[in-house]
Amino acid sequence: MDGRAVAPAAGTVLNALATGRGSAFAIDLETTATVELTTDGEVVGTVAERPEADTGLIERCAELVLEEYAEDAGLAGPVGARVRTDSEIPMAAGLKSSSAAANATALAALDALEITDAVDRIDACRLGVRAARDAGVTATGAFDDASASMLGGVTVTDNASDELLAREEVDWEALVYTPPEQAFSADADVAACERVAPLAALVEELALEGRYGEAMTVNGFAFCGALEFPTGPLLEALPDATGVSLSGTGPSYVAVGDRATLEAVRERWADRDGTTRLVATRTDGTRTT
Ligand SMILES: Nc1ncnc2c1ncn2[C@@H]1O[C@H](COP(=O)(O)OP(=O)(O)O)[C@@H](O)[C@H]1O
Ligand SMILES: O=C(O)C1=C[C@@H](OP(=O)(O)O)[C@@H](O)[C@H](O)C1
Repeated sequence: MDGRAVAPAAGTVLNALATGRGSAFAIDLETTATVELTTDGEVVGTVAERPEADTGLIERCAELVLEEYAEDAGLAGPVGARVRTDSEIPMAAGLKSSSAAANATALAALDALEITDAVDRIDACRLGVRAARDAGVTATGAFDDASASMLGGVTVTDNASDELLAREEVDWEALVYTPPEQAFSADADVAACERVAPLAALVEELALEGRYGEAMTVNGFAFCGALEFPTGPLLEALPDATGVSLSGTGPSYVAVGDRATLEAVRERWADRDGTTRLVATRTDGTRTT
């Protein structure tokens, strides 16, 4: 019994590290997970082409799915799994590779159990968030990023209660700049982020009014300040981009707007070390394949 699912990456509107409330939108870069059930009771993960990658998150995620649902699916005796991810999302770059890996694994495991339709996608998403907390790869649980990747569109969430406050389908183009470094969320300076809480509260207000572009830009300046990332990429996108921000805890930046504007920004960002990609936003989220 094999299962397979694909989950998209996401960009940030509001980083949740200041107040616990966050907002993100799905973009068209993907992680695929395959889950093969076994009878040895062991869960073993691998990440394609990244033998050094930490497999704790996807293993915990598959374990939680089996603990929660294997019996309901009619499986008795020890059940194990071989989990494999294959990803085009750079890891620890602020583009939510962890949320995509957890969502794809959760849905692939449910697919292997043949019970995808019996479980709400938002519950599968919460299970991935639990796995992320257990694996220690997150500061707040990152339900904002996970919900955007699971449901598609832009979501606003309370990560303290894993509650979805708003979801809307947006149809933007997004430009993503990823410098060559990595920044693991678990290592982010949460205390520094908490100092910009008044600005994060303003970003939340703007996002809940549907003013996502302005929300992103305020978020960008606030969190570049708190996390000491350069504001140059933000300024190079302004004033023409609809919104531009540091994505997550960095080091990537994401701008949204019309294609002509983003192509001009792309030329400016191309002078920097790293990669720039023009991608579509996604409204469909995680799906089995
Ligand atoms: N394709 C993947 N397969 C398995 N685990 C992954 C994958 N991508 C990310 N992860 C997990 O997520 C961690 C990175 O999470 P994080 O620092 O939050 O970065 P990001 O912003 O990309 O989500 C990795 O150390 C690993 O545990
Ligand atoms: O670990 C977390 O709780 C979070 C990490 C950040 O994202 P990245 O994982 O992309 O850095 C942030 O934007 C998000 O709101 C919450």
